[in-house]
Amino acid sequence: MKILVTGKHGQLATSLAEVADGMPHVTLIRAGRPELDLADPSSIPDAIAAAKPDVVVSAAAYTAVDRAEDEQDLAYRINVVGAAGVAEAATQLHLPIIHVSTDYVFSGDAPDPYLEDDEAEPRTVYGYTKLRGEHAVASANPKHVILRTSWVYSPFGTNFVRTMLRLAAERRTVNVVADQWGNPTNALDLARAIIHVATHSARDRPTGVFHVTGTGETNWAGFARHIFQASRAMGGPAADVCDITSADYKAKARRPPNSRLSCDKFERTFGWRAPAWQASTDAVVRRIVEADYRGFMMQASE
Ligand SMILES: NC(=O)C1=CN([C@@H]2O[C@H](COP(=O)(O)OP(=O)(O)OC[C@H]3O[C@@H](n4cnc5c(N)ncnc54)[C@H](OP(=O)(O)O)[C@@H]3O)[C@@H](O)[C@H]2O)C=CC1
Ligand SMILES: Cc1cn([C@H]2C[C@H](O)[C@@H](COP(=O)(O)OP(=O)(O)O[C@H]3O[C@@H](C)C(=O)[C@@H](O)[C@H]3O)O2)c(=O)[nH]c1=O
Ligand SMILES: [Mg+2]
Repeated sequence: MKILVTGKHGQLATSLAEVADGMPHVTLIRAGRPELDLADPSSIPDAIAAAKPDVVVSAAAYTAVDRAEDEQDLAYRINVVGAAGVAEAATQLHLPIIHVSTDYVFSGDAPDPYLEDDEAEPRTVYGYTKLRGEHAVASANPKHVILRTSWVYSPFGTNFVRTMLRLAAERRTVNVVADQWGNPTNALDLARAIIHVATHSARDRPTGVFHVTGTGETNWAGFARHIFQASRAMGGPAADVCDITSADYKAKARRPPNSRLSCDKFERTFGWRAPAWQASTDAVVRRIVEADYRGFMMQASE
């Protein structure tokens, strides 16, 4: 099975490459800039056709949530027009598409974990463009699986876990919002879920929208505390967490207070569930500490 993923160095593209590397029956091809540029849809069809994949995973996106508020046109071109271009190119080649979307399509004002059919009401440019991207992908390609995920972290790229460890190496206390709740998701777990879907028998592969995240919930402050607890136990950097509110943090884009996604439909349909978020966080913290904070580990053992 040959899987093409859009994007080269993103968290998810990198995680897919690592997971596929350990699977003899799966070959992963990363297609990204300059050959495939979502901001230049004319580049998309040839880049996909040249790889001759069996399935297309649409992972590349404009993901800078605050910056998107000032770069609406670019976010729209990448997350809507670009995503549509990938889905259309796949359709032309009779290929199914697995498209990745976000919890930020919801307002976060509902009290319970969101179900796939709950009304999406994005409050940010990023969330709005991702929702329009979902619609564009679904109408361009009947063989679509749209996977909404959330709070993605990994040993790679820019993410909350790496940011927290960097801050802890510089200071004693970190202020973190405690009024946004969600499901942290290890990109390596998400990569395993995507390959599970991709390798599902093509004849009866379900279509539609599904939620797939790490198992269990927390808020960002609780997530930070867990990261530091794990890191401290490994001799890595740790800080005290001071709970703050979203209003104190003063971000440009308003995040959903409730980002929690129910993954029951995905589990029922595909028979797959992610590990508990705490165990996955520990595994990722260990990799980051061993790769980037060896000095800390040595100081701790002196
Ligand atoms: N990060 C998160 O917390 C969450 C992410 N998601 C969704 O998951 C998917 C993967 O996210 P993640 O891996 O974390 O994102 P990253 O920000 O780590 O990576 C973004 C990827 O998109 C690629 N990209 C951006 N612009 C273009 C462009 N014009 N043409 C081609 N490729 C482009 C980047 O390319 P390059 O390799 O060249 O840098 C990179 O590979 C996205 O669709 C995102 O919306 C959903 C929920 C949470
Ligand atoms: C760095 C930092 C962040 N925060 C807050 C800001 C924010 O509310 C929360 C998480 O910070 P981030 O910058 O990771 O947030 P953000 O970029 O909004 O993360 C989102 O990215 C997109 C792509 C998604 O699709 C979402 O699922 C979600 O993961 O923590 C603090 O309170 N203190 C800090 O020191
Ligand atoms: Mg392989």
